[in-house]
Amino acid sequence: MAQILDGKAVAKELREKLAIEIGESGLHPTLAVVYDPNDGGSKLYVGMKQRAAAKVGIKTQDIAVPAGSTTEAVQQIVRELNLDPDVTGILIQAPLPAGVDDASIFATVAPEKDVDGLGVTNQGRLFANEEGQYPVAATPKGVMTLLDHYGINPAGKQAVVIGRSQLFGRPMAALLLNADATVTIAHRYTDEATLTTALQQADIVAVGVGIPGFVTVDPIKEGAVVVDVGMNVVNGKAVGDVDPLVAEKAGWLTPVPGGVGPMTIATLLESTFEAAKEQAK
Ligand SMILES: Nc1nc(=O)c2c([nH]1)NC[C@@H]1CN(c3ccc(C(=O)N[C@@H](CCC(=O)O)C(=O)O)cc3)C=[N+]21
Repeated sequence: MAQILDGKAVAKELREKLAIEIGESGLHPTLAVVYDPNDGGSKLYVGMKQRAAAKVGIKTQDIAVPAGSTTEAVQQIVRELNLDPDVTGILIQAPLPAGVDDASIFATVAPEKDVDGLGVTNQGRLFANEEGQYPVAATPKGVMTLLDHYGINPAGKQAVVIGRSQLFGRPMAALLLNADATVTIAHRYTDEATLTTALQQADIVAVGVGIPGFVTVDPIKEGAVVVDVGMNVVNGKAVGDVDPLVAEKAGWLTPVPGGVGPMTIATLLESTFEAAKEQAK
């Protein structure tokens, strides 16, 4: 039976540490959250992020993007936030309304305020494994913090990442590669036989495709570390992308809820504080 990678508990620890550090810093980190108020998921997650921010001493600004906005109009909003001295961090909650190109908006955020690391400058730094302090997307960064907490070192391991989004798959693969894993990236055009073969070898599996039960128990290697980034709602309940039977074969597993989700939020707060500290230098 798999041991639980308890994201809820590790996230709580991280938030408590942050609350103390932010209080002692004398800084006033302020996060502007740009989102689509008509997207049910975004409304829920943005509310969770704002409540968590308030508890650790991070102020938030709520910037709802109206339906029918153009990419150019949202870029203009972001440029103003880039120049606003009161704003130390900018989060672009994906997806923005139809007709707005998310990637163009990510790319408009000033690199020093890009707390989710989704702009090309910070993604490039990550891909180049540049040294020093720069923000990295909260979900994959939180996964690395969680693995580290349980003493799981990716070096020399075989890792399979399923998904190739800017939010998860690409930065997850880069982080695992930077941690010296051998990384395979699978996605919607990967044929099933190739994926099965890769999973049979994988010591670490990280999946975020938005399909309940996508990863089944069969191809999973005995004792593997399985990270479930899926966030689906089935019959009003949060479920991941991993079939619950995987728990019988995996060595470690992140639950949904209570795994990667809380780590994402705590990591966003961590990155927001880091950005404020860098700007105060
Ligand atoms: N720029 C950007 N960065 C993101 O990090 C980002 C985003 N856009 N767009 C949407 C996704 C989704 N996301 C979640 C974060 C926390 C939970 C979370 O904490 N979930 C709870 C369960 C919540 C429930 O009960 O529904 C849990 O897993 O325990 C879920 C989903 C961040 N995202």
